[in-house]
Amino acid sequence: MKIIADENMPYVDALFGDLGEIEYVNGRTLSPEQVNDADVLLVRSVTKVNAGLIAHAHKLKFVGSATIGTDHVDVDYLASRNIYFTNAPGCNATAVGEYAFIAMLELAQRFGESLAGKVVGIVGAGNTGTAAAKCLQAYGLNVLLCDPIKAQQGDKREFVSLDTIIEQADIISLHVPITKDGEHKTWYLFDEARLNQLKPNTWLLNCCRGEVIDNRALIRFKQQRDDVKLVLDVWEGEPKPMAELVALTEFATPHIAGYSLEGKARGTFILYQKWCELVGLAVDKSLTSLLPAFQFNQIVSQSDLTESQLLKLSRLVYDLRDDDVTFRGCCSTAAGFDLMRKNHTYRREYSAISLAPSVDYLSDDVINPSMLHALGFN
Ligand SMILES: NC(=O)c1ccc[n+]([C@@H]2O[C@H](COP(=O)([O-])OP(=O)(O)OC[C@H]3O[C@@H](n4cnc5c(N)ncnc54)[C@H](O)[C@@H]3O)[C@@H](O)[C@H]2O)c1
Ligand SMILES: O=C(O)[C@H](O)[C@H](O)COP(=O)(O)O
Repeated sequence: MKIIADENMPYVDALFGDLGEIEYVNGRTLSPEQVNDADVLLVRSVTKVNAGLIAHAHKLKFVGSATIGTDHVDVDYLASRNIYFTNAPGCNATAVGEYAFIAMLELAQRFGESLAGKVVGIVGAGNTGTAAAKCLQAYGLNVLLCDPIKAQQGDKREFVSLDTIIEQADIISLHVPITKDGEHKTWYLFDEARLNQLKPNTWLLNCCRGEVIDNRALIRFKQQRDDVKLVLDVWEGEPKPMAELVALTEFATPHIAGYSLEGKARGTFILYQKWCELVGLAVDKSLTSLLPAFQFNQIVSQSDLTESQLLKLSRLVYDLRDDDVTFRGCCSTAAGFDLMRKNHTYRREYSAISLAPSVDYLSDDVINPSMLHALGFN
């Protein structure tokens, strides 16, 4: 069996190695000739899987994308060819949630403000939005959720409108898929008019898809509104973001909000599970056995942790400042953008660190170990 896999997908050897012959490819430049004799195709978000790529791949029976988003895949075409398709829902949700939370801590520190006490609006309350909300609520923040689709589906959480978020939230974090049609389409959800409604000093974070914000309008807006602070992980026109926009952000990264080691491993593991299910094989490998121990695997937490200490602790798993600096040095070319993603040193999630048993659980200080557990520390 021939397995074609994106070279930037870890653990393919460990999980698929005994199932067939694996050929690693550059996902962005993958050509039809390279997939013609494939039985299994494992991709990430940079590969457009459509008739143009796989029309002549007559043996192809499985396409797996180790991502949450599916906008790069023509799922109708795959269905018409009877090719099984799966993505990896939720695989990197914790990574995105922690990225957003840590970015907010970084912004607070940079501007001498306190994150505690701010109201945060989450737009899109699915896997990544919920993961961000979990961190924010663990820290005691007031979180507003906007997700009209979930509300219509009967989700019991309390939802507000996007207008309410814009009026009331100090921070807005975007977590929607990119959709071009329908009542709730997200393409340019934040267009010029909506950007102009942002209240003074809003922090706006986008770690879903670049085109959820009209990037040209965002440049014009930000040039007039320096009070608004931006954290952007995703860009219109990736892998070539608009240089002017990068310069106007507080933190900028090349679509790596989901790049924790755990998130990447989960992505490949979900594809492995789905393949086993499809062909009736037993799942004989485990996710935890793939992950190495973390260098700071156990910490003793002080009960009087301040917000700036919480940020320092968070930087053990992810120092956003490093990625921001590296990105500004390489984002002027598409090759630089992709190379940074390829060489990204996987960060860890809070769960990689466990709290030593000596912590004082009875402390009633504002930030305490039970808050750290709720954030995701073990
Ligand atoms: N930057 C990254 O590395 C990264 C990582 C993972 C996912 N993503 C992107 O983030 C998106 C969201 O991921 P997820 O796992 O949370 O997906 P999800 O499907 O679990 O949740 C998305 C939520 O958005 C809601 N939604 C759709 N349209 C909306 C609208 N107009 N207003 C408000 N809510 C709306 C949906 O109802 C759903 O609950 C993915 O589709 C992907 O494009 C980016
Ligand atoms: O949709 C997703 O899951 C993310 O956008 C994904 O993490 C992007 O990373 P890539 O697949 O391009 O490596």
